[in-house]
Amino acid sequence: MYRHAAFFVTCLAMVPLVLGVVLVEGESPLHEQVALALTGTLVLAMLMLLRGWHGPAKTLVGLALLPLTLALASYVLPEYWIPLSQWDAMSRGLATGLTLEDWRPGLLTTIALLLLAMLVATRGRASQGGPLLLLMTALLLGIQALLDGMGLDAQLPRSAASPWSTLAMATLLTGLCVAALPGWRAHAAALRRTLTPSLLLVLAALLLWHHQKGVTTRELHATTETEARQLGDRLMREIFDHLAAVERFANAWTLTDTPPSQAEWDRLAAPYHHDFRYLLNIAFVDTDSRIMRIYPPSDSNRQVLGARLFDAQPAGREAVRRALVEQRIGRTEVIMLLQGVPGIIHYLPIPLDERRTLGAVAMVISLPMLADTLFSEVDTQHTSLLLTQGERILASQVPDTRLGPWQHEVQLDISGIPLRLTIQPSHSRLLEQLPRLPMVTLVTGLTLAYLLYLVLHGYIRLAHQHRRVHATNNELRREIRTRSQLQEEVEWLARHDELTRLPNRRLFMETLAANATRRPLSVLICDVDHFKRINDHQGHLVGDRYLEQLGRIGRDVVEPWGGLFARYGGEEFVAFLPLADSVRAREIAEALRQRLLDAALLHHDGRVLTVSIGVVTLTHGPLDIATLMQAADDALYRAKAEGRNRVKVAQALNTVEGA
Ligand SMILES: Nc1nc2c(ncn2[C@@H]2O[C@H](COP(=O)(O)OP(=O)(O)OP(=O)(O)O)[C@@H](O)[C@H]2O)c(=O)[nH]1
Repeated sequence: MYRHAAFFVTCLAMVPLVLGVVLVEGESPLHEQVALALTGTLVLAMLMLLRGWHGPAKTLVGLALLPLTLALASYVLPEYWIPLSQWDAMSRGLATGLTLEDWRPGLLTTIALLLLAMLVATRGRASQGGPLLLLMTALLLGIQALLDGMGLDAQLPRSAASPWSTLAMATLLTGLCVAALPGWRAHAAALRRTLTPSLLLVLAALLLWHHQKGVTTRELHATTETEARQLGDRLMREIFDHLAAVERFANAWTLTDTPPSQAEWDRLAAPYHHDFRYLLNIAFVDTDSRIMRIYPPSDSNRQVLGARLFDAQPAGREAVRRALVEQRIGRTEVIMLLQGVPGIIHYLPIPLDERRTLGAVAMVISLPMLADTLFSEVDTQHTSLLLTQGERILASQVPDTRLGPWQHEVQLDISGIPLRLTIQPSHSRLLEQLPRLPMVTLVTGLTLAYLLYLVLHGYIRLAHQHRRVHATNNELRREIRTRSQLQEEVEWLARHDELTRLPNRRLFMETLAANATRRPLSVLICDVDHFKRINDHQGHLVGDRYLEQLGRIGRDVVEPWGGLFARYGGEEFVAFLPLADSVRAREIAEALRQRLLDAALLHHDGRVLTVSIGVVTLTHGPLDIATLMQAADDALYRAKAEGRNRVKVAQALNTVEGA
């Protein structure tokens, strides 16, 4: 059922994919198409998995992983390892004119697609990090949607994605979730403890990435702003140097009182013109404001020779008058020069004395050439430069590349004329300079979170298994203990009597056999007198109690002599007395009989319970247990026959000492 639901949901991802392709076809940038294609590949792989076609599904995931890995590498590898130009060159290998930024999806989209590929490959198994991968992807897609909503397409590096690819990825994610959910139930306990720290690490990585992104972008902005300001300063300095030079040039002519010849003019003006290439020309203007000499003697310059500036250039009239009449430096606004380009003319008077003037030196600055001179020092392939006065563009240099998200404006004051220099670095230049640290932080943080999940999950499962093994071990140990207790009990029961807890006949016989060489060696056989009556009149329980008591008495009497008191069967008891001769054996038997009398265990009629005992002693010779026991039994028989409650010692046999 889950499988069918997952299949259905995954199929739904096709809708935004198709819409994404159809609706923005033609307009959509290549990287959007790449994102859609990769999502489509993963959707297809997932559908195949759900149909059980594992082989083709894995091949598709592998195909998707290749460009994604490359894209991720391009985000995190430092510029000095693989420069952006190298990535662009590799991209051009795929299609002419293709750059990295053209095809690689945004950072968040790339990571989300990689996580989706991992989810599909692992089928979202909890043991392989499925739940965390799923949450990380959802988080990234959420942030992606948020950034897109805020319209931050101009971010460095690009982070925007089309809503269609984001929606398709989200739908595929839902399909994966539905497919994997039932498998996670078995890991519910481990998941709770695993997900929390891993997710915290993911959040920390995201926060740190965001913070570092802000810092590095601000730093890059400040760097390019400083560069712009430095360029502006250089422009101003250049003008300042130019003015100083012009003054020097003008002063040189104060020593003469005749207008310079063309040859003299050319000779002295040439070095200045060489040093300041933006000088359109250096001219000598006579007191009537006519252009008398001009350097360089180009065609366009020659055409203005003889022109009377008062008439030809009304915009500069005031400046010329100032130099020729007031003997003060005159400077025009930015005016349209006679050569048809905007520029500034400096007029420096050449005074003869306080009242008379020889003429004036006119230094004509072409602003486009001045800007070009400066712009030539800047990498114009990657920077857009614009020199304006108010709304008027004086000079511009715009590269044929995508421009970066910001521009810097520097206000220039060129001898009181306010100009504006606008500098806008290209997108690729900014990308080259942009530190990779935030991206590395994000990728490292997410990787660490994933590893933490795997370690914790493995640890918790191991601990769980360890607990189960431990419990089984304990159970096993208990079982072994019980069994060995039972075994001991069985073994004990095999050699003891359960009622009196005395050794039984078997143990007695074994003991006898074990002490076969000891001499003298005595055996007693005791039989309770008229015991049947006890049972008959007082019941078996009383009979049992009496037997127990006799057992205790027998043990008390026999054991101090190193002997063994055992139950032989029924109401018969035996005693083995090593190293006891017949005298000692009789004494012990008498003591036993007497102790029973003293115990005063009564019959129903008030008579005391007694015992008859047969004694046999072997002093030398080999032990024949049957003969020995028979002799003892005979003695017992005699004791019974002679009236009970007595001790009888066996007759002397060959090997048995008689009484
Ligand atoms: N209560 C109880 N009675 C037992 C046990 N073992 C044997 N007896 C009884 O002991 C009695 C033995 O009786 P008999 O062999 O006739 O001998 P007796 O009554 O002692 O008489 P004499 O031996 O001839 O003095 C029987 O009634 C058995 O049932 C036991 O473990 N508990």
